Amino acid sequence: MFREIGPVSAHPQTTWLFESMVDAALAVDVLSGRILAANEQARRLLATPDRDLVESSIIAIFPGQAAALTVFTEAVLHKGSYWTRSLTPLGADGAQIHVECIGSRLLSLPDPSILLTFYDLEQRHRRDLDAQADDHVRGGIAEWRRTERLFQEIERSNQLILRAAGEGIFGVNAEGKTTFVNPAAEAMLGWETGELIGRDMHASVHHHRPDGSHYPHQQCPIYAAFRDGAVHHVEDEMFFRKDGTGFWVAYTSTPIRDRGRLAGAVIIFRDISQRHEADERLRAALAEVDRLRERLQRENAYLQEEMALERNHRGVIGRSGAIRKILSQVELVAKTDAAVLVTGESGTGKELIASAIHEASTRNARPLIRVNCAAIPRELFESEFFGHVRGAFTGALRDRVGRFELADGGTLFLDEVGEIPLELQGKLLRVLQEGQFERVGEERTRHVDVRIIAATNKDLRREVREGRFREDLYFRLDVFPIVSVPLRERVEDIPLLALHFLSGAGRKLKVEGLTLSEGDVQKLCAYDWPGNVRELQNVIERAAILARNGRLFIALPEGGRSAAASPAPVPLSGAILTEAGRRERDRASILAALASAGGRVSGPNGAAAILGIPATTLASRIKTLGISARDWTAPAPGTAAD
Ligand SMILES: Nc1ncnc2c1ncn2[C@@H]1O[C@H](COP(=O)(O)OP(=O)(O)OP(=O)(O)O)[C@@H](O)[C@H]1O
Repeated sequence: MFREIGPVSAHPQTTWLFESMVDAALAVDVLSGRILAANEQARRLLATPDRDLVESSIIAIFPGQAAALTVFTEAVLHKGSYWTRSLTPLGADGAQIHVECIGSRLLSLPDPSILLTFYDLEQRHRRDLDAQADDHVRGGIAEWRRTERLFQEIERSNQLILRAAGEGIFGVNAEGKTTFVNPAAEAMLGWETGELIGRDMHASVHHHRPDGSHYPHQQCPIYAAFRDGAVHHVEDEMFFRKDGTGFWVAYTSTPIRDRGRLAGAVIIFRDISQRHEADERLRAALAEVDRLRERLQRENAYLQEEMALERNHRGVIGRSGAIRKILSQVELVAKTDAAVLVTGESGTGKELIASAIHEASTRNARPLIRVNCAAIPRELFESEFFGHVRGAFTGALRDRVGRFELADGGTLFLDEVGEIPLELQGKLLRVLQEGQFERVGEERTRHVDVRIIAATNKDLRREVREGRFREDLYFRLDVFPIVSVPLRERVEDIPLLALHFLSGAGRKLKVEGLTLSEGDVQKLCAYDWPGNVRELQNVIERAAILARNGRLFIALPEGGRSAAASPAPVPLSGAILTEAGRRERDRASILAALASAGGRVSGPNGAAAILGIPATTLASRIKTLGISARDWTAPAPGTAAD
């Protein structure tokens, strides 16, 4: 088959038909393999400048495919027509062409011959794609137009509402593109309607979350409305204006259906920035209230604790080392009947200590009688202490019971004991030694069982040395000495004392809810207090009187503590001290301690104990600072600073 062939002419009647075929076609003589005719399409598809199709061999078009071509031709002759995609002719550009090759037997010719038609598969594929694209474009535009019409209808029929609504309203189609925007939305978003129409709504106004993280549109509840068909209501998200600033919104995204198909959504939103801010403020206020409540609870617990402490300490407030020491001394001595001598500056709590001892003693069911020795006229001392009978002296119109008798079974507190006239001190000594006395103007000796607590702000040793106080009486009284510590040496007690005085002031003034702020406490602690606790009490009482809405008005006396309040000021404020200043302060403090301890350095009531340092340390400081006994006072024999 396909032997060499000579030239033939095309059949003249079929030429026009053959030429006007859409696909490339060749007429081939099967026996010679000669191409008898080729139409215009075939020439375009297969001819090359140096290859004339007609009269050339078909094998030249299918190089290397002779066997396949023979099989195919046999099939065409046998079946009348046949097709294959396995033959790939050589195209005009020299490349193999993917074609569908259809063969049909040509009965009109004398020799067995076939018509080969080639469908260019690649071209067909391109046409398919174009056709699909055309369909898509035609359908898409129609779809878009319908959706557009739908949203235009919504916009038109609701024009009045859209214009009047305070809420922002806009529509999006199923691709998330904005379809209409009402004036309120324009105003809130800062975008013109024209700028938004057709733009991706999410990317324009909803691109970030309030925390600044990117908001992918797959997660956007607005778009979810036309994906799941549900109404989405969101309370606390942000929309962004054209200038990039964000504002809090609450919005509802409602899906729009067109003939059952989800066509988009209408979004109605409100600017809730103000509400959000108010909520935030409320939240912050509530958190503050919680914080304050917790603090109050803590303070209350603290106050309860302090009040318990106060009860245990029988009215002596404080947790400083000095107060703790005093309280342990009180507990210790209260169990005995020993005479106690309380020394210390005025207003440092000497009477309080006396009353604490009495309260803690077994005598507490009997009275604590106080005698202020400084307030009794000299001539009335005896009568005041021991009583008198009617007519004992001018003006003694009836019998009078003396303080010793009143205190029988209880405690007699001799305040300002250093003021007792020398001539009476012997009689006092007698009653202390023997428990016996006589009323003025009476012979009868009376017996009493009285515990004596004396107090003084004088240096009794000096009084003794200078002959103003009997030494034997002094030793009688000073069985158990307690030193009351000035306020300046126990700054840490100031907050508790202030609270204590404040609650007292509140009760007195019948005012409730007076509170001490942290700032008040800091102010009070920073002040350079003198020794007298009454000054603190006065400041607090004044502050309570001037208080407004429970807030105190703390007015501290100007110029710090008065120089008269203490012989040896010890600065406690946090001021910067020079080295010289520090030495001066140390010196003053040691002198004060020595004065208060009557020159004793060591021992429980010695200056070292008052200062809270070892006696050896104090001794070495005294030496370094060149302090001599003369600097604070002339020392009593045997008790001088060592
Ligand atoms: N540790 C304390 N706790 C509670 N209140 C105190 C304390 N120290 C002093 N005060 C108060 O200070 C005021 C003076 O105290 P007190 O009268 O006891 O001092 P004093 O040394 O006896 O004074 P004076 O030498 O003037 O007689 C009182 O109101 C007292 O309650």
